[in-house]
Amino acid sequence: MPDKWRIIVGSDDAGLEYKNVLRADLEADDRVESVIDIGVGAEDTTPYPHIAVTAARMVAAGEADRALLVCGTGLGVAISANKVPGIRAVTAHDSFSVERSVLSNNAQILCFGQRVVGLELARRLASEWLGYRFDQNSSSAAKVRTLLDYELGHDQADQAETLRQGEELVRRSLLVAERGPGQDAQTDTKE
Ligand SMILES: O=C[C@H](O)[C@H](O)COP(=O)(O)O
Repeated sequence: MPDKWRIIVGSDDAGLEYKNVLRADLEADDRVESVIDIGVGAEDTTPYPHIAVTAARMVAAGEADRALLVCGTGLGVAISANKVPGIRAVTAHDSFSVERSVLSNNAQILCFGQRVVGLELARRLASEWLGYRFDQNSSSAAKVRTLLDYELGHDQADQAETLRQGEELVRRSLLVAERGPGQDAQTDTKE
């Protein structure tokens, strides 16, 4: 767990103003080690998925601890960032959701909508966000691990085993139907 945060900021043109203000706030914050601005800059109309996926890949690769992304609604950047394996990105415009995004969900990426939330509230939420750290010993940790299991496809192995057991039951029931009750279907495999 880092003492100080390494943070990426990014936005599309619809979030540029907030991104620049938030970047300056983060750079001035003692809890922040470094801020990387991945754009957009002025006159840049790069679509939000490129910015969000770039940021998410950098976080997933360990090049930063967190990312703060801004678009018009905060939705597009979150949807995009969540395409990157291992990333949990949320849109949150209230204090409790920002807190729980870290303490419940261990989300590494927070997204704001410049057309949705006031600038001063966004600044306050970003500051609060820096104060939260996920507790791996909390009751929420197992739920986040379950989320990761789904992402890794572990549930597919469970489904395969369930299907195998179901097929075995059907096979036995067919043998019982064929031979009549009282016959041990297991003996069929030994014959
Ligand atoms: O989620 C998308 C963002 O709000 C983006 O900034 C604006 O996208 P749009 O131009 O497709 O509405």
